[in-house]
Amino acid sequence: MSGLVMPSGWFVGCGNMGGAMVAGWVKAGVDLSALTAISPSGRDIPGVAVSTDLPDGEPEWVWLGHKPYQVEEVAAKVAPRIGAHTVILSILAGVECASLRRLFPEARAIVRLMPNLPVSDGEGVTGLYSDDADPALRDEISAIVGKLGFAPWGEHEADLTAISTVAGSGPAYVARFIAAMARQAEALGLPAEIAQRLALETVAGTGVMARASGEAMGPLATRVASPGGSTEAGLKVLDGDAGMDDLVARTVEAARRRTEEMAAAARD
Ligand SMILES: NC(=O)C1=CN([C@@H]2O[C@H](COP(=O)(O)OP(=O)(O)OC[C@H]3O[C@@H](n4cnc5c(N)ncnc54)[C@H](O)[C@@H]3O)[C@@H](O)[C@H]2O)C=CC1
Ligand SMILES: O=C(O)[C@@H]1CCC=N1
Repeated sequence: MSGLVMPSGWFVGCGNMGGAMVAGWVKAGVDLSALTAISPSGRDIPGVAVSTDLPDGEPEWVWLGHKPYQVEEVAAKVAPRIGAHTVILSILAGVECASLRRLFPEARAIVRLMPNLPVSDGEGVTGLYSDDADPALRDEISAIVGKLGFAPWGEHEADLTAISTVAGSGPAYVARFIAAMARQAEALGLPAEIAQRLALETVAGTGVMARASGEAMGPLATRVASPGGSTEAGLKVLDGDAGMDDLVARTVEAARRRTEEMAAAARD
């Protein structure tokens, strides 16, 4: 055990993302004995008690991990059960503090989190933001969420959109990049299994190396690309018109627009 104890409460909607957070806490040795996952299916979630209904008693922390469009329906059930000591911690993409405050007027504080899936292995990124959490509560949340990886507090709520569209969505983008690399390795004649493994290990190894050294990405790429060599020829394509920067900019902008639409839907 890490000695860290999760405050008593509920994780309402504990699917892909909530389940990944629970898995990360279990691996980190956080005591989850006071947490209950509320799941309509009642399906087992390793490491945490599961209930199909809200348990008795007033929760200290309520995590919202269902889909953003379900927030009104969930709030109608949850809000009457919380008290002035209850903290709402929402991972719902786009749904703003003001919308959550409207739905949970009694809550002690409203905290937004934007995690990503590698939290399941303590290797995640979780953006944090609150208008009204006091310093002691922020420290408590940082300690618990910090067990899942890098967990910076945003200064402005808009920072969460940046974190969501880059880091929250990021594992999906990186998965596409790895798959594309693997397809090309296969096209050049390698067996599929080897092609997939080498693409994955290349991305994972580059991340591990860069994190350990702290080296910036420009110099790192330069160390790979011998002048006049094959990598340089490849980088000219990635760095050219409609190359990597343009593709990533259009990808992130599409995610940002959709986040804004989800925010607007929850404001109504
Ligand atoms: N999947 C990801 O990588 C990320 C997801 N998020 C956010 O996490 C939230 C959940 O996304 P996922 O886990 O991917 O979806 P999911 O569909 O895997 O999980 C949602 C869970 O909510 C449960 N649920 C549905 N209706 C419910 C209700 N009325 N009461 C209680 N539980 C209910 C479902 O049974 C399911 O287990 C979303 O709001 C999303 O914006 C945020 C960052 C990353
Ligand atoms: O796709 C979504 O809406 C959420 C936000 C970041 C990752 N998944």
